[in-house]
Amino acid sequence: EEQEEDVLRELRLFLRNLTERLMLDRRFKAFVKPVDIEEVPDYLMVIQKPMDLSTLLSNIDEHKYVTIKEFMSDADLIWQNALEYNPDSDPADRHIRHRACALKDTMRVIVRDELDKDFQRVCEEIRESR
Ligand SMILES: COC(=O)[C@H](Cc1ccco1)c1ccncc1
Repeated sequence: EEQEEDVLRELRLFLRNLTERLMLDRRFKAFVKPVDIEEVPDYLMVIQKPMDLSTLLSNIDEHKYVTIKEFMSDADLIWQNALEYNPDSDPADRHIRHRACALKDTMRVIVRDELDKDFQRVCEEIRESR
């Protein structure tokens, strides 16, 4: 019904604002666009579900997410993939893993501090009703 669409519009506004703030953070530059398969030809042999901040933004606009949990499942792929594909002790791998951990923590803190718990529950009810 219309009231449900009002709720989902507000969720999309929150998710776009969160995603855009992450895209503007210099630490997360490597996470803004998909990993370039021409640059990294073995990437898809290691990573089954690539994800990046631009793809998240497109998914939001395509109404893919009805709850914060669904959004976070995709968003978590970004840092999980980075930890998985870059496991070595060399400085470049350690650097991207540090940024991946910063991305994980930053997302969770923003959601904890800025997304109302009752609003999250309303979104879950909408998902369960569909
Ligand atoms: C999320 O980005 C990545 O996983 C790539 C993988 C990669 C390896 C070589 C080129 O790109 C990355 C980018 C920047 N610094 C480290 C690794």
